[in-house]
Amino acid sequence: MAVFTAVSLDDLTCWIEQFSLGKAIAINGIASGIENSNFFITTERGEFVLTIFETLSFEQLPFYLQLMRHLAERGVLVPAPVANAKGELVVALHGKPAAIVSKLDGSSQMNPQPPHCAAVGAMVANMHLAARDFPLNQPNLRGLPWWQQTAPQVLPFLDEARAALLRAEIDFQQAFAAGPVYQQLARGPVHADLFRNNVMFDGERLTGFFDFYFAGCDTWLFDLAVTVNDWCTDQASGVLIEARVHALLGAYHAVRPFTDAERQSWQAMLRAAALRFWLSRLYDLYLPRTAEMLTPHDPSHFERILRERIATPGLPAYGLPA
Ligand SMILES: Nc1ncnc2c1ncn2[C@@H]1O[C@H](COP(=O)(O)OP(=O)(O)O)[C@@H](O)[C@H]1O
Ligand SMILES: N[C@@H](CCOP(=O)(O)O)C(=O)O
Repeated sequence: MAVFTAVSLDDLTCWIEQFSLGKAIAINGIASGIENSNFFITTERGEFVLTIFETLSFEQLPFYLQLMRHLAERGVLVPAPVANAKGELVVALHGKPAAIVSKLDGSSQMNPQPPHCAAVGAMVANMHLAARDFPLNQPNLRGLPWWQQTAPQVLPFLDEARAALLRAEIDFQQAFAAGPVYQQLARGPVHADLFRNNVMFDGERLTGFFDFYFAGCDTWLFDLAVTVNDWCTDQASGVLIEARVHALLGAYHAVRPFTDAERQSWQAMLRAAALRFWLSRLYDLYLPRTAEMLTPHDPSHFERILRERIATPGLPAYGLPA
């Protein structure tokens, strides 16, 4: 993660007294990630992750932290939030909201094979089902309204070919979201950013999903499309890797079968998921925030994926299981 807000061991020493975690021993900024300021912290009680939220407000944060708690209580492998002595999960640090969660074991699998994809597909299905009775409601803040609001801000930076693609895809997605099939899609709390770097593995054993700070209520299919676009894509060409897609979707389907509306929507949703990250990467590149240790993500990767998903309509091999 980039570090936008610096925290010293001295800062941490006072602040951490409100948690039952013992004395602070060490704090190290985490360089990967782009949204929040993250630190590995060591206390007398073990290792944890401290996040300072750079854009999310105190009002928005209970959704994410309570969702993680809700999922953890139902057996989904996610970090457990740590409450302070008053039972609060979100506490101010340097004037910004901050939270501590447990540190997951394992490491990211950046070259996943079908067994990793299958483990992810099954855990996503379990997560969707486990979140059905989650009582809080917050929209996906990177959904269609955000795309409509953000596209005009990045359009001036794009050449004509890219600008035309962006305009056309926003129009396509508006029509898709307004159509009758879209309205039939199952919805609920979704992770919405389940990239390889947000999942931990120990060998082929999945040890957890983390980074829920783009979560929100949206279609389950959108969550899967985001996941497939990252886990199952050849990084050089943007083409989907059939064996990975089948493993991921097959494992999801075995836990929670797909509906006809979802089969009909799959290609449009892969496009929606590609658009969402093309747009956010364009925004972060052209309208960056000040940060230490920030490495912007390459927008052209998702432009390539979007063009590829548009050009490869409904290949049965890439579709959802029957
Ligand atoms: N609960 C956790 N357990 C273990 N490592 C974590 C945890 N949360 C974050 N990390 C580490 O911190 C890095 C950045 O976190 P991430 O949430 O992706 O940042 P950002 O919110 O900026 O995208 C991850 O790649 C991972 O290595
Ligand atoms: N996954 C997104 C950006 C969010 O970064 P993350 O480190 O929180 O996953 C992207 O790749 O653009």
